Amino acid sequence: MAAAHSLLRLSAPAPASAHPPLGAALSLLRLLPARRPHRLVASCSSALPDLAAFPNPNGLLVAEPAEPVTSHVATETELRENGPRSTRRTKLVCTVGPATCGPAELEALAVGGMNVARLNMCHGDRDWHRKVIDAVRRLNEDKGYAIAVMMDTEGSEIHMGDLGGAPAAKAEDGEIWTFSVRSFEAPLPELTVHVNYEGFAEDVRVGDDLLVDGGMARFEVVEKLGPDVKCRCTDPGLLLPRANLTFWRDGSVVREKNAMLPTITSKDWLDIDFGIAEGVDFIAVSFVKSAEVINHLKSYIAARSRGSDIAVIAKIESIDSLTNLEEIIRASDGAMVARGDLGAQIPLEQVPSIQQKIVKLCRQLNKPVIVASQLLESMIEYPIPTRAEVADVSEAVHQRADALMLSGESAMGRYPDKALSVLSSVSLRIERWWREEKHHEALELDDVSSSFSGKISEEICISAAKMANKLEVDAVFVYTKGGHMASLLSRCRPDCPIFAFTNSTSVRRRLNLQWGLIPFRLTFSDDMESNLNRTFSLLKARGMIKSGDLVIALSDMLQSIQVMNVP
Ligand SMILES: Nc1ncnc2c1ncn2[C@@H]1O[C@H](COP(=O)(O)OP(=O)(O)OP(=O)(O)O)[C@@H](O)[C@H]1O
Ligand SMILES: CC(=O)C(=O)O
Ligand SMILES: [K+]
Ligand SMILES: [Mg+2]
Repeated sequence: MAAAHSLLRLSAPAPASAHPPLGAALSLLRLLPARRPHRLVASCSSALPDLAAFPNPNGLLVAEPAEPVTSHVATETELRENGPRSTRRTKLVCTVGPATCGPAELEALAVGGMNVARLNMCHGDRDWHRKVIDAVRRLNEDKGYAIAVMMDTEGSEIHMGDLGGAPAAKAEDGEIWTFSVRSFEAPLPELTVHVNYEGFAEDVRVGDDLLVDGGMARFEVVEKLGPDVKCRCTDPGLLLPRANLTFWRDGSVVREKNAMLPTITSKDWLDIDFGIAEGVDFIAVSFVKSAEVINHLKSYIAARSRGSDIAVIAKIESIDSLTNLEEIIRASDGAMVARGDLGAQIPLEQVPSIQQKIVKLCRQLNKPVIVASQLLESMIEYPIPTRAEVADVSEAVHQRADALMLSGESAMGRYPDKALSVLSSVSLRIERWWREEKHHEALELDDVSSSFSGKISEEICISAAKMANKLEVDAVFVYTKGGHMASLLSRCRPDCPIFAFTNSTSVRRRLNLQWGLIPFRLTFSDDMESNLNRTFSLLKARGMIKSGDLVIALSDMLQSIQVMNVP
């Protein structure tokens, strides 16, 4: 029986030593790739603004050369794979687009702390996406990063066509535009847009409001003529290619036959095959409406890609998903609060409370959650964010979301690196504030596990997190084969870094999305003593821990907790 193996061992701990900021800074600097010193200085000071208070006589932070690792080749390979780390707990997802798809731009995002690169299959062809995936993999292999790749499906909500190649069209107040399900040869007739959804002309009624991109432009339906719907512009604005369309009646979005649109289209299935073949780490499913589609995709992936383990993330952005929220999240490996489309399907003022509810529910159910869209929207054009944007980012960090996501800011904005550095520095600042105020008392967490041994793991993690906070330990070490124990620990949001060791490269990359985890791939044995000694010397060699540090170690093989000082 599993309980027989449970073990609580407390070796007499020395008082926990506080991290001197400079020591922490130098430790972090040692982790960065040694080959690009000038770049590192800049990125480090932006990622850790508080460290800038400790300049050398030249006014710059200087990284000490990495300590040589005295171990055999396999360990060195593992070390290279493990890459540079920061102690930021909140993870960062960047959408890659034309502004960031080049190797140098991608590397700048990696240096800036990107944990996951997101590819939006609404844009670009497969060749383009393949090149980006290759470039990310090269960064991981050559430079020691552990960036995961997330593919985001297109889905099939109603949207406009591509404007016959025009970059945008301006709709003026009072103009009568034709929204038509007919296809046109380019150039389109004047004041005409194509709509992708066949049932559109049947579903709308005269008097409905038609919103482009959630209200960037607004029309009123004035007449229906077969496949054509005539609309008067009531809020002038810019129409962008493939802009999303919603129609509203009596204050709510209308879901008629379009509620039957497939969540995963035939094009999405081809993209998913492509994602499986390319070995992406996450597939984010757009406009999820029910748990069934998630289960269906998960069994498809399991049948297609034996061995490799792609996580399925449910994007919560459809009004239909809100009625099945818990079921959807339970079926998924994580969720995204996709506020862009969500805000076009429900009144905007409802988005913040729904965000909070989803973040909390995900934590209850032990699923990672990403808060996405418009976090720093103004930085698409400007080098600094608005104060309101900073407050929004702070709120998401405060809610203890696992990850924050950049969209247009990194895909096509003018300041992708600056936007990423704002996410990073705001996260660090809010997390520190939280620590100083000792806000880390645990949320009352309900059981997630149904099995007895699962419950034991859960209790071990809750106890370990409590001890970590009370004893102010320097780090928690968790040895976990499938990653589950690491995620249970992350769920408790303990007040210290969590070093997670797993045998599997794909588990390691997946853990990258979860709050506070610093995942390593390491071939470990059932002998905890030897695992501990190996990982201690590994991390000491990289300056991530030092002799005397107080740490807690957990293992899902022994289901044990140990408290000790690093020798
Ligand atoms: N691969 C790409 N190629 C060209 N442009 C891109 C690409 N990816 C993103 N973009 C641009 O960045 C903008 C924002 O990107 P993002 O992918 O986050 O869009 P979104 O509309 O928020 O997401 P979704 O389509 O999933 O709702 C897009 O509207 C598009 O203009
Ligand atoms: C990210 C996304 O799909 C949205 O916010 O709509
Ligand atoms: K998408
Ligand atoms: Mg969306």
